[in-house]
This record gives sequence, C-alpha cells and structure tokens, in this order.
Amino acid sequence: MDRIRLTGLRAFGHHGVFDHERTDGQEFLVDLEVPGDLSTAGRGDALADTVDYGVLAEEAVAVITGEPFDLIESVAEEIARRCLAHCAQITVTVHKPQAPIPHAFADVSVTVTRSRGASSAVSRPAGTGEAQAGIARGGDAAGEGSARAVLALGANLGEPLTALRTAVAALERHPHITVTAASHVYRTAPVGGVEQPDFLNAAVLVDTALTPLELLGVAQGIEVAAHRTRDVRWGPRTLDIDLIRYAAPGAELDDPAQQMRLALPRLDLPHPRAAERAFVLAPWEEIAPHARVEVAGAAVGLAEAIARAADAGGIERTADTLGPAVPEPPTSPAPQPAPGSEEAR
Ligand SMILES: Nc1ncnc2c1ncn2[C@@H]1O[C@H](COP(=O)(O)OP(=O)(O)OP(=O)(O)O)[C@@H](O)[C@H]1O
Ligand SMILES: Nc1nc2c(c(=O)[nH]1)N=C(CO)CN2
Repeated sequence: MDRIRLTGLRAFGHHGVFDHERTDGQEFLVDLEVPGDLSTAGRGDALADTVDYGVLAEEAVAVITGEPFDLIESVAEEIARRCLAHCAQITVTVHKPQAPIPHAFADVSVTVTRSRGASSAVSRPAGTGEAQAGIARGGDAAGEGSARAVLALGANLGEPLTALRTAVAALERHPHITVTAASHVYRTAPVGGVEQPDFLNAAVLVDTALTPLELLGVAQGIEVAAHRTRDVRWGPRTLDIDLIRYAAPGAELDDPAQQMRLALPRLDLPHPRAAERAFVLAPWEEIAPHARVEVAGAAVGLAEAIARAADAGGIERTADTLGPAVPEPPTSPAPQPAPGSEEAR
C-alpha cells in the first residue's frame, strides 16, 4: 500500500494533567501517516488526486496549539478526527518528549489509527475546559462573524527581519486566521533595563475564528518554530508575539470598552504593559489610527499614549514591510531582454 508520511511536526501546546503544564506549555511532536493509492497522483502530477499534506499539518498544529486536553490520547484522537475530513484513514502519533516523568527517558507517545465514519469527537469533562472561563470562540474563519485581534511582534536576535516576516507568513497560512493589516517594521531601543541589541517591532491586525487562548497558542507555536527561548525576562529573543487586544465578533476592536478582558495564568487581556510601550503603540497606530487605549483609567488615542510613553524617543519607522518571508516564485519565466538591447545594458 502507498502512503503519505509526515513526521516530526512540532508545535507548542498546553496539554497535560498538571497545572504547570497548562500554565507553561511545552513542545509536542506529531507524525501522520495516510495510506492510499498514490499512482493516479504520481502519473498525473495533480494535487487534486492526492491528500494535501500541508492541510493535514495545519489541522494537527491547530489541535496542538488549541484548547488543552489532559491526555495525549485525546490530542491524537482529535487530530485524527479533523484530518479525516481530508482523507479516508490516518495513523496519528503524538509525542511529548518533555513530559513530567522524573526519570531519564527519550520520548513518550501514543499512536491511534482511525478511519472515516468510525471516529467521534473528543469530549472534555464538563466545567474544566477554559471554554467555561467565559472565553468565547471567535466565530467564522474570517470576515463578518469573526473576532478581531491586535498582535505585536518583536525580535532582536538572529535574523530579526526574517523572523518577523516568517511569523506573519505563518499567521497568514493558518486556516482560522486572516491577517487584515500589517505595519511597517520599526527599529526600537530596548525597553526593560537589559543591555541588548535594538529590536525590530511590528504589529498586525487579524480576523480569527480562534479563542484568545487558541490564538496565543498559535503565536507561541510560531515562537517555538523561531527557536525562541525564555531565559531573561525582557531579554533578547529571536521572536516575541504578544496578544495585545481581542474583540469578540461584533465588538469594535478600536474601542477599549468593547475588548475582551481576561486574567488567566497564561493570558492577560488586554496585554497589561502595551499601553505604555511606544514600541507596541507606534506600529499599531499605523494600522489602526483611530484605536484608543486606557492610560491611567482614561481612554486616549494611540498618538497621545505614544507621546506619554517613556520609550517614545527610541522609535524609528524603517522602510521595511512585513512582506512575504520567501518571495513568491515567478508564475512564468521573466522575459529576457534581447542581447544588445537597451534593457540588457
Ligand atoms: N497578552 C499576552 N500576550 C502574550 N503572552 C501573555 C499575555 N498574557 C500573559 N502572557 C503570558 O506571559 C508569559 C511570558 O510571555 P513572554 O515571555 O512573551 O513575556 P515577555 O515578552 O518577556 O514580557 P512582556 O509580557 O512584558 O511582553 C507567557 O507564558 C504567556 O503565557
Ligand atoms: N524595544 C523593545 N523592547 C522590548 C521589547 C520589544 O519588543 N521591543 N520586548 C520586551 C518584552 O516583550 C522587552 N523590551
């Protein structure tokens, strides 16, 4: 039997029985194997005749970064259930190499094989899910009925510009996120007292069907993929993505009175320090000039908040945009100027 195999897919999630697993999160790896006859696709070279492994990867990452389960059995079951929308049978392995086992071990994993028609949705025990904490789902994938959010990006290690662009490309690829606006890239002096290189900062607006925790999970997964480590608070990093503000479907994203408020161990909304950080406010103002924030209990425009921010002097807008991380390949070969012509010189 032919098969499509995707192995070692990595994402950051918060699954586990222990409180610290729910709070801190950890990396999960997924292997997917889809059996099937690949001969038609192989001969005809048409994606329509096979299963798109990219779609399977998006489904698996959405589950890993989404609402937490206690068990990796449930994670595997839910990945299989979602992938069966795209294939008739699948084997899913979920690895949890940093599981809290107080002994040296290489890996722990579960493997399930499921077929279309034979699987069912995974249920969570009533009252334990974060959905019960008043955290509404964002509605349709994107558009009219969706939630909206502001994300702030920062980086000052490695290749910061590439990291920011790669992050935006990853957000754009997510099936339940649409990036509706992206700022220029800003060069900013580091804030927080740690001696380190200047940052590149930017902001994006998104429409999303994800809950705030799911959106945070996606952001943290993208940070993991950029090799983000958490060593020094407010220290240098290859990539940081903060969830600044989230407005449920129908709520006005620019209006601080209508934003969602949360105080969970791993998510504060609005972001508690955003309104005093020009490195967040300046890129945000570029893409949301009418947005207001709360400063000292009163709603003020972003320009005023920037003027009051201690780091306002260290912000410089660059000419760089968050355009594609990898340039799109040309659809047809670029026309070559005729030898000896004006263009060829
Ligand atoms: N609105 C939020 N956006 C992003 N992370 C948040 C938010 N609220 C709480 N957190 C939690 O904060 C923790 C630390 O996040 P992170 O390492 O990005 O902080 P930081 O960027 O160093 O500092 P700061 O939060 O001041 O920007 C994460 O584990 C995350 O779960
Ligand atoms: N200029 C600048 N300074 C920071 C930044 C940042 O993104 N830009 N992020 C921090 C923690 O999130 C701490 N300090």
